[in-house]
Amino acid sequence: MADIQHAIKYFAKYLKRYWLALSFVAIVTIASTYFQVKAPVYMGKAITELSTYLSQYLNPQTHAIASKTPFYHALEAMMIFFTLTAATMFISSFISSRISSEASGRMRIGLFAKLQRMTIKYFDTHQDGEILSLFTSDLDNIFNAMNQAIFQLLSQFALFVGIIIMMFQQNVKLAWVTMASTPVAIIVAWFVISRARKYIDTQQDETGRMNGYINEQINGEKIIITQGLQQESIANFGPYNERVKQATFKGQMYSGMLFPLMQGLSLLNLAIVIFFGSWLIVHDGMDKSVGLGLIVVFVNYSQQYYQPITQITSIYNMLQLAVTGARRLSDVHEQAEEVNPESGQKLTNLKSGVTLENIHFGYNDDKEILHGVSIDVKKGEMIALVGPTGSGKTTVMNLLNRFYDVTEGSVKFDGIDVRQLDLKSLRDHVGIVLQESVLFSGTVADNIKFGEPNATKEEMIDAAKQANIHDFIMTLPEGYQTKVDDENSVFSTGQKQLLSIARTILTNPDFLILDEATSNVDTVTEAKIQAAMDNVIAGRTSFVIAHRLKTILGADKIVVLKDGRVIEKGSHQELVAEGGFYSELYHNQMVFD
Ligand SMILES: Nc1ncnc2c1ncn2[C@@H]1O[C@H](COP(=O)(O)OP(=O)(O)OP(=O)(O)O)[C@@H](O)[C@H]1O
Repeated sequence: MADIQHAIKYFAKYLKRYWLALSFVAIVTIASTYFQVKAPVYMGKAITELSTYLSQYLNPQTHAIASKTPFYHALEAMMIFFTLTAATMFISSFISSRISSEASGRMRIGLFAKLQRMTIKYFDTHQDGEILSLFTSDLDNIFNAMNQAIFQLLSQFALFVGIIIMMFQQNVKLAWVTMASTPVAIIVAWFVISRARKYIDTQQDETGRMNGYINEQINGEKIIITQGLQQESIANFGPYNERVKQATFKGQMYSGMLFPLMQGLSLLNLAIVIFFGSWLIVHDGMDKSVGLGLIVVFVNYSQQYYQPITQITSIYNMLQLAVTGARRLSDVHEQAEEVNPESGQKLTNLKSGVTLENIHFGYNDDKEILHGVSIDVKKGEMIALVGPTGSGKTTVMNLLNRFYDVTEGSVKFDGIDVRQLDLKSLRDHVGIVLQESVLFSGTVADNIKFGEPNATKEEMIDAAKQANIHDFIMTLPEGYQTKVDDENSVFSTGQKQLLSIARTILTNPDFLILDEATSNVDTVTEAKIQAAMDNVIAGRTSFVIAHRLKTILGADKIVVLKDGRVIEKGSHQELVAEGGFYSELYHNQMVFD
């Protein structure tokens, strides 16, 4: 029920601007239904007139007055009504397709824009595939429902009511006969559809599990190959595939049963209607011509009568998928957004520095990660943050750029709390080089100029040179115009980071955060990264998360973090002389290096 409320609110939000067009569709649909249910009346009339004409024509006494004109009139009216039915159906289907593609386009933009306003927490707690499926399966389901199901629901319901009214207008007894089998039809349709739905749900679940397995195996392909586990991987895939196959077969079997079953019931109904109609002519003293016409009318109605029942039950599934999709999308729209203070202070240039004052923070309420961390970064200084894995280094970085808000304490730029700073001006002055560098689809040049699209070619090349990646780019067949994306990259991990450093250099940030990624690269690239980092750091206030201690020997201050607490602070020499945790860490690393 809550799902339906969410879905209604969501649809109302996006469809209300089309109320005029939607009202027009409703009116045209009702008109179309009227033409559709009225046409058989003229068909019956044509038969009655034809029958009257034939009996007059074949009777010598009335032969002279026999006229085909009334028959032709009825035929004309029937053709007009059929044509009007087709024309109005086309108009309403055209307009509703237009509305649904416009509305789903707006929904797509709304969702994309919402994601851009979302907090990092949302992306940290949701998988890429899950987010992507909002755009693919959920929006597709909503579009299908708007395009077909909602229009169908309206037109089929109107048709159902229209046929019943017309049948009672034409002949009450035959109307009751035609409708007598309705409960059987509804029960049969409902039974078949609910069985089909059950297996279609199972099929979706099983497909989800199978995809999860495929995803995991593809991600772990290198390990599978190195361990020679390909056969085991195939063998384990078998049961997943088998379950999908079984559920697909059963789902398709039941949904495939619906139409033949309803067709059978409709034919049975037809036979009953014809039988009872002829009984009325013989036993109820009905005029033969009128009776024949009436039988034709009811043959038509009884054929049409089952159509809404079949259609409405079969689109139920489509509607349910759309309701679930709308609920999932409205959940996304209800998620918290990044809080940008109204008339927040603008950061112009960093004047004194950045401070972290007694920071407490946890990603969840039940677990605190940082317990009172204080760090002072003076303008122009390079501060290095070191510590064992899981000690909270990345977490500190997340707070510096206001990806998350602290629970207690404050992060200040020039003495101003980041929560009072205009977010854009904060981010404009902070440059980040992440451990994992991302390439966007486009050329190498597009990637370097990503944060500064108006930079000149010279500025771009200068940034690439400072980042030690220019020479490599020049070896590519199309140089800076080489096409890349994250999947199809000509760059190694280390080179990607160099490119990312070039991108940051070009934005010329006041304050730099570097999450060092030297752990997985060869020594030549490591040296290049080191030189590039030295270039980007020069003359800037910077904060480096270091994994390799030899990269931070020249830091103005090294802060050692352990279990979310600062345990040591000082220059390299001071810390080594202290003989504490850092000193031990340093000597251990030197042994391995
Ligand atoms: N998005 C998150 N949600 C919940 N907990 C998180 C999240 N990110 C990190 N943590 C937890 O916070 C703690 C500190 O993690 P953090 O990534 O800051 O450590 P780190 O010092 O950067 O580690 P590493 O050197 O391995 O990168 C860890 O216990 C981790 O499990």
